[in-house]
Amino acid sequence: MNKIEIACLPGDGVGIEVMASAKQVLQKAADMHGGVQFSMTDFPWGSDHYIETGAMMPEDGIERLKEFDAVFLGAVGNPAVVPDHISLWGMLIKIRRELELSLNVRPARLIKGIQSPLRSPKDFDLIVVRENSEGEYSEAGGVIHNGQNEIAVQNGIFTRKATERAMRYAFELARTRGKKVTSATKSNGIVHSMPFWDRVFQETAKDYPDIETSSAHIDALSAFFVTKPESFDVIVASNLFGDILTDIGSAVMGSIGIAPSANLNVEGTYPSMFEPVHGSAPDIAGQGKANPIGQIWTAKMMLDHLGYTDLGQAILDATEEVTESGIKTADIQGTSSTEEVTQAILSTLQKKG
Ligand SMILES: NC(=O)c1ccc[n+]([C@@H]2O[C@H](COP(=O)([O-])OP(=O)(O)OC[C@H]3O[C@@H](n4cnc5c(N)ncnc54)[C@H](O)[C@@H]3O)[C@@H](O)[C@H]2O)c1
Ligand SMILES: O=C(O)C[C@@H](O)C(=O)O
Ligand SMILES: [K+]
Ligand SMILES: [Mn+2]
Repeated sequence: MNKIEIACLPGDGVGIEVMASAKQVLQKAADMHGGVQFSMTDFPWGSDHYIETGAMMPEDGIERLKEFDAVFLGAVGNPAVVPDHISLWGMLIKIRRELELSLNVRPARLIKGIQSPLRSPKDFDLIVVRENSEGEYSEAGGVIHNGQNEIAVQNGIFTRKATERAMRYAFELARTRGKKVTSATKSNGIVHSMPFWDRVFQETAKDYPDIETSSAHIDALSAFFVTKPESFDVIVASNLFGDILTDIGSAVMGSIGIAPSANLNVEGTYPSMFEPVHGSAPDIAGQGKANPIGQIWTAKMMLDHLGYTDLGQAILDATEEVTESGIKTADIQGTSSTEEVTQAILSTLQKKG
């Protein structure tokens, strides 16, 4: 029996609800397999922990996470009680930085039974590789002076190492898929970092003559995600551009509640972290309405990473069977609860197993 140690961080809001669903699905997948055991340890870190202790996670939190094979996270944030920059930098971004999760890989594709808001969507299947360690998300800067003299400085940080790392990953990924990489740029307006980004892209592309390349400014690219998502294969983007593009990608699929993501430690030095694209959704938290598919699809990405691709595929197939049958939450035009969707996925898996 192979034992996989998973650290579960439900976090806040709907994160807690969808985590409970995905854990049941993982358990069912292990039962079906017979040769693997997922040992899931819960850490109740997040905004409540902040209220109680003044920190989103304990001081030794990162060290404890390093002991696991993977980290599985729901969502972080409760803006009614903790400012968003405190909660995100105190947990989600802290984990991304300290576990060196330098890439954030976020697929978007048409799912059976889920209606895209596009009138006649073609069969799109794309993956955004989001640089996850620097860029526009930087602590370099500060706020000085007061009142009318107040000044905020926010520096973007773009290193050759991290830029090239994201691009190489995108090229290697494209080799296994549609052999196209699009670079998200804004070199017409952002005058230092983005021409640098373009230069590194052109230089890196030389090592991948078999891959078709293009660059598009982020404004136009955002529009193309809506008007022709089927034209994309792999997109490589800076931290902020990738963040925005992946919400658009999930919207084009039908809901932000279904999109998954993998925060990867490419060197393998620390565990990778898996979390849905969506946040804690305070507007629907506690009502049993949250779509669990983003978290469940994220579990599939985690299983793929751990080498259990057959189990991952079984989970996604069962999920699509359920959406096709019409058992869906309200965000994707259904009337079912989180629990009903979860139970339907579990019984579909059971039938398959
Ligand atoms: N990775 C993360 O942990 C993460 C990601 C995004 C936002 N956040 C945080 O979450 C909080 C809320 O942020 P926001 O409102 O900008 O984004 P959000 O993703 O939480 O919500 C945006 C919209 O999508 C809906 N939605 C999200 N997840 C859903 C699901 N599973 N099922 C159905 N509908 C869903 C919400 O109801 C809301 O209308 C903030 O504190 C923010 O900082 C965290
Ligand atoms: O990275 C962020 O800004 C947090 C959240 O919006 C995300 O996409 O994970
Ligand atoms: K999340
Ligand atoms: Mn986001």
